[in-house]
Amino acid sequence: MLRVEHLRKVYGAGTRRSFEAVADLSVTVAEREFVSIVGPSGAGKTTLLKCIAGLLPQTSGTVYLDDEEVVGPPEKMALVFQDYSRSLYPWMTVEQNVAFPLKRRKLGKAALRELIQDTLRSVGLGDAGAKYPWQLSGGMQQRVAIARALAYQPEILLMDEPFASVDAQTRADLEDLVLDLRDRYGITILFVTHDIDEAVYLSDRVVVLTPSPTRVAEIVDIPLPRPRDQVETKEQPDFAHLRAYVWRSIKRPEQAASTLT
Ligand SMILES: Nc1ncnc2c1ncn2[C@@H]1O[C@H](COP(=O)(O)OP(=O)(O)OP(=O)(O)O)[C@@H](O)[C@H]1O
Repeated sequence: MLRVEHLRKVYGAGTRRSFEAVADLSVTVAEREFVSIVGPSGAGKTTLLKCIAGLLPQTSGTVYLDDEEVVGPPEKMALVFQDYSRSLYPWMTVEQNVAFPLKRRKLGKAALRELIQDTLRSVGLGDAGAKYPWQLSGGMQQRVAIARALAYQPEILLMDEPFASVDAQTRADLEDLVLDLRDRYGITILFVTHDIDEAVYLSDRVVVLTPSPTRVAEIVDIPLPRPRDQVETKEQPDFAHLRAYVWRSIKRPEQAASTLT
């Protein structure tokens, strides 16, 4: 379980140019839960995710992963960012990219090969291991980034706008891929997105953030049945209702509360 308690982040704290990005934010994510974070542009979503990932020191507050305080990038956590072109190493093949974070794991050669092959197959790239990232489409490169995170066998996956740079069809395919992988590997996912439809479609709960300095405006339960389907789920009146509710909660938080029945 992930617990964020009273997290506050001030950039340049103690200087004249200090800027409070995260005010006082607490949230928990249960094991195997899919939680999305949405909020106005510039609210502080990426800042929050980086603090949770142990990549950026918070000013105050604490992050716990399975009751252990996060003070640097935890072993049990993997990350996928929006910019796959910068997160993959162009001089390495797909296989080498996926293998890179596993170096410290000290797996035998055969076990490593098998893990890489299995993971690439699970994202539909079983034949692409010898290719270089620049020989692949954007959607395929993002699949490699997902495979690399999965091969690491994380308990929790943090994803920051992972599908923002791909076309709509590829995005839908990748959303379904992530849902499928979550079920198969039993991973907990914390997912930052600008896209309200995406947040509602994927999540068990959606955390709506206020404008900067951010805090939690509201947490919305998404009780839509699973497995979800891009057409059937989005056709349901409950889906439309929830997406409108989350939209209002971001734009006009004071009006949202009166519309959820
Ligand atoms: N290194 C930094 N130094 C100072 N201020 C920063 C720094 N990084 C981000 N900020 C500021 O903190 C605020 C939150 O930024 P952040 O990128 O976390 O927001 P976001 O919600 O992820 O944005 P977006 O919706 O545009 O992706 C913004 O006002 C931003 O300008």
